[in-house]
Amino acid sequence: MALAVFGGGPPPSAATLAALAAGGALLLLVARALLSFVTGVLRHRRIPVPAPPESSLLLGHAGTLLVDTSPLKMAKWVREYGPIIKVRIMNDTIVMLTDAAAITRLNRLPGIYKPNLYRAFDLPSARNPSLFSDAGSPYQKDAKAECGPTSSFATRRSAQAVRAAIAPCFSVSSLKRTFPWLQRLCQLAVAELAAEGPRGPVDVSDLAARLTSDTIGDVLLSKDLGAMTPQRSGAQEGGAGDATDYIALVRQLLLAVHAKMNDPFYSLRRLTAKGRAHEAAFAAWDSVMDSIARDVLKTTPPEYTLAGHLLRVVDPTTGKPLTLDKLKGELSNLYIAGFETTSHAITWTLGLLAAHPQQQDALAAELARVGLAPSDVHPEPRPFEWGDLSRLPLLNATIKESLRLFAPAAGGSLRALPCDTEILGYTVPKGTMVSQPLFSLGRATRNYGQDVDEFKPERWISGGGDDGAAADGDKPKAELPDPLPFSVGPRDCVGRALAMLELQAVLATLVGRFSFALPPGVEGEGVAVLEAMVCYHITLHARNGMPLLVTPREA
Ligand code: HEM
Repeated sequence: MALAVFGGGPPPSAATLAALAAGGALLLLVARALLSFVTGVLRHRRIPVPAPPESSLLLGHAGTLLVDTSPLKMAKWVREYGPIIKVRIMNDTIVMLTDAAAITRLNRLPGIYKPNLYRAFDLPSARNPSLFSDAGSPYQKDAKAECGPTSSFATRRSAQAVRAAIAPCFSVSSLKRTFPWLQRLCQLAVAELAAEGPRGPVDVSDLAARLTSDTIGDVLLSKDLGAMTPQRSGAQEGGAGDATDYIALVRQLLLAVHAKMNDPFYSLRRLTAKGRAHEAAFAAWDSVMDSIARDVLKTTPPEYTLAGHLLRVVDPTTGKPLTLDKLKGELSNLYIAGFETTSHAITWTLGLLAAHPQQQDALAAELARVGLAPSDVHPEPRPFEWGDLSRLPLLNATIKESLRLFAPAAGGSLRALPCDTEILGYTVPKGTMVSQPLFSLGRATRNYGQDVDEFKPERWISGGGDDGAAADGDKPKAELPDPLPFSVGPRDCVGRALAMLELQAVLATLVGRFSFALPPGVEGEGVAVLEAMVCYHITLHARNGMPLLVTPREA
């Protein structure tokens, strides 16, 4: 054979043959990459949806989208090009949808599924997808009927089993069980801020992260992770570890997940120092979760906790309890999803109130009326009670407005289409990824009017009756679409009720006791001050924390 190829000369050495084989394989790889790039670009061109200009032929829109301020850029595109646009990252097209009604319809479509990109969240050792990354949809059978039989509908029912199992943890009765713990954490936060005294700015993002981490510690494991009381941390009690370390590790991890999900050269970058740091973040978190999962299997947390519910799940694909790897993946996602976004929501809201003293005064007045802020009648504010949840319309409007302006899950949901689908008058082909960037949705003038970039909680409070004009906005309240910070549909945020409870309790307690102000030297005013801090790595956070001046309120 070798003679036939090389003519009459001596047979080639093994090294030459190996080099030829390697060269051939490389050529094949390059040809495949080129082919998938060309088909990707052609597919992109055929999708009949408006597109902003690409920054390069090779990368498409990647150059613009992969920077950590991308939500701001995306919001501008949405204003310019409308509620449905397409972008390209090399050979992948993503359709961006920011119309709340269209998103609501789409996320409930039979067979709509989560694309593979979510697997970037999975731990290296947790080989099975978790609730967060599993493509499964409860409507898969219907989708087969609608789109015709297709092999792409792997029936992944374990996500549904996990979701159904943990959902009761967010019911009213379960939240009432957690509530005294949350009240205690709020009081610890008050004591901590009061003890700070007039020593200059306090980073409220750090406080918010520790408080929400200790809340999910209770809901997940019934453990005090000790971030609000480091001297009694779980690590010292032989418990789940030190939550302040977890918070730092999760920050590194989300940077890595962001890169894995968005950077087309992630695999190559593993060879660089930055890439190695990302891989190290995955490995470090994996090892933390491994010991927590083993601890859960050994000690069996109470039935009412998320971990307790997970232990009782029977995986429908195996008929057995979740494996250690799967348990690890679920615990990891529930911990991260359970504290990260909520802590950013608290932080952005305090920042917005600091940048808007008038709105902060109005909120403090509402809190004072019910005894949650000092007044002549109640010089010493009382703790936040369960009954307050329905008593504070301005607080609820403030939270809604903050989640609209600074959606913590700024990139929103990603879904893939099971069939060719009509969206806002365009036929988008089967398999296309549809992203729902929630930051852009909240900032679209089409949705919220010309004052969209202003912080106006009162826009959510009608002038008279529910269909009346928004108190001070340029669009009637009845026309304002829901900002969807928790997404929508069967794979929306399962922990929404817990997040809302934390936001209400923490913000009412802190704003009732303290006034918050921007520190001297901060330039600009209003929402723009906070936009300058935007940093997006999977979640939207303030780049260098949120240092605010904190002063105790007086009657
Ligand atoms: C302000 C706080 C929060 C925000 C803005 C938020 C937002 C979201 C969004 C937008 C999604 C959908 C993601 C997607 O479709 O790709 C989601 C999913 C999820 N969230 Fe939250 N979340 C918050 C708090 C929480 C809390 C407290 C938990 C409690 C554990 C939680 C657990 C989850 C889980 C497990 C999922 C995946 C659900 C599934 O795939 O079926 N989240 N969240």
